Amino acid sequence: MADNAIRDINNNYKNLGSAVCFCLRVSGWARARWHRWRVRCARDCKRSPPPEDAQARSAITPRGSNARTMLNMKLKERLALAVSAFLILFTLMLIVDLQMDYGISGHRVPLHGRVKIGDDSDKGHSAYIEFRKRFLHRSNGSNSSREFEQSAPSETSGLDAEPKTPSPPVDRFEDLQRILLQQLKGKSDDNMVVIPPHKDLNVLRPENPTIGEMEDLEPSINASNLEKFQLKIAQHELYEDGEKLVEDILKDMETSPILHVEQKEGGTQLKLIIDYPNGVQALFKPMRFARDVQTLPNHFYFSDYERHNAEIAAFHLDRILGFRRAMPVVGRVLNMTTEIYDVTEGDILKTFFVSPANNFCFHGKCSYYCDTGHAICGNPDMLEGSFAAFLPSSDLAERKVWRHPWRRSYHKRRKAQWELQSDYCDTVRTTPPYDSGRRLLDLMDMSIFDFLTGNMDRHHYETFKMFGNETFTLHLDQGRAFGKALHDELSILAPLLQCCLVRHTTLAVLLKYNNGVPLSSVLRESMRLDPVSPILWEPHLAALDRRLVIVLDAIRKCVEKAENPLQNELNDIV
Ligand SMILES: Nc1ncnc2c1ncn2[C@@H]1O[C@H](COP(=O)(O)OP(=O)(O)OP(=O)(O)O)[C@@H](O)[C@H]1O
Ligand SMILES: [Mn+2]
Repeated sequence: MADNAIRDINNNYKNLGSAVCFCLRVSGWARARWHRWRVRCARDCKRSPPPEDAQARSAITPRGSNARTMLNMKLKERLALAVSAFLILFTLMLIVDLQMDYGISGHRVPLHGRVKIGDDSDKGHSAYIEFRKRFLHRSNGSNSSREFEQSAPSETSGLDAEPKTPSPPVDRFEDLQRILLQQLKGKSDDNMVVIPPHKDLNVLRPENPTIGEMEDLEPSINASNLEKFQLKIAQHELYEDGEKLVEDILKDMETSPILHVEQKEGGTQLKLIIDYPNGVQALFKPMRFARDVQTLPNHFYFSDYERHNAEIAAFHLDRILGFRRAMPVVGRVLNMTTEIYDVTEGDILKTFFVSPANNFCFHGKCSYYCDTGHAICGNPDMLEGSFAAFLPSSDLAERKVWRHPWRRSYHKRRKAQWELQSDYCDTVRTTPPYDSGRRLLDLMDMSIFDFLTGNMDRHHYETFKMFGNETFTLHLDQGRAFGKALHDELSILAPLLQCCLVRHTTLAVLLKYNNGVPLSSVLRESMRLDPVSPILWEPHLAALDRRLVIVLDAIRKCVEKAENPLQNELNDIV
């Protein structure tokens, strides 16, 4: 997916490349003209015949000769030279601009400014700015993550962190609970922030056909569990609450023999397609390092490694939040010799080697981290990874890829539009398919989901074409989630904070975990039976409970703003 992002960046450079080529061609043309002129001039130039000792003198006084040459040039040639010089200079300025963001080609962005969402001059219109200020102000004092930060070593600290029973919630968000209660009684229907169930297509589901029904297909007698699962994928969710096939698929991917392995084309980091008997397939992401290794401090979201355990944890989280928009994922340990090397072929085989520590390694071929220095190594030849159940093939159910409106810039110095424009949501919510139906609410869910997991890598999202626009957004690719347990990346919540919109049902689930059995405990329990459990480093689980409160706080802020816009405008100004 990041491929597209990187392709966008590459395109910028390609455009620049063509500009440079154009300049070079123009200056090449001017040079050719210049050369032809010199030849002609040497032959029959009447206006200023060269003196006999011209050659000798030109070596001694090049400046004088140049000046004379310039005088001798026709107006057309001089013009051509000037134009090519200008084009070269302009190209150089463009290069500097792209590299340094001096602002010639677009917005002027401070070179080393702090990341700021929305313009400050737009006071009173952006819940985001205000919330962020408040949040930062408070976190200076007693943010629980700070204590962790001090007590936890920066990179690795083993998996010895004990599960902690979180203290009962300080804030039960009774104001938000009241809104939900009112809506269940048919009141508070016109709430600007919380969308009641009877206005939510994900709840109403006037139609909810499955892929099997749309394609008029029934699973055959000896169909695999995955095939049955795929035919049951519906317009509004991947699988029903309590669907037994999910457990069956997880078991199959964990225990079935691996028949064949090949590297998946596309994508930035190495992934393998695993073939099991009966046509079942899975997408494999390898383990690169221990659970408690955090995103390197100097790595951007787009150069972070993918984490196999993030894929597993995100599937469980998506399920317990009631979204059911992520394919089932399970962990498994492979024997690299018999379950990868022996059952693959092609170029990937040439990338296998034995490391100095006598571990079996390979790096495959891809655009990021596929070299000896970033190889994937077994221990000594056992390799852990995540196995995601394969989506239906495009023959059965084609997918549409959408550019995420709140996509990041994927550039180390540039900002995206949503980071510069505080009323960005007004633009999005008036643009199809975000102007009606469920889509914008789905992006709000995704923003909450990604904020909880710390996933900043949401550049595109996908839907099933056959269901049109009124269908759920798939939660695909969580490889870059769970990278920083001690940091809460508020900008991931920008969609929610800029639109101030949330489903009643989503808010209800968040409140349930805030006021009842904590999210961390439910997730830990859900992941307990995975073959490579424990899946998450404890501080990541603690982060979920902490971030949940931040989301609820953000929703509260939105409600307050919507209920009392005038008062809030005054507060902003004071
Ligand atoms: N479970 C799956 N089954 C089939 N195809 C999948 C599955 N998950 C993802 N894909 C497809 O594979 C592509 C790459 O997957 P994914 O985004 O997880 O890998 P990635 O290496 O993180 O990609 P990128 O680096 O481009 O973000 C996706 O665009 C998606 O279309
Ligand atoms: Mn990715």
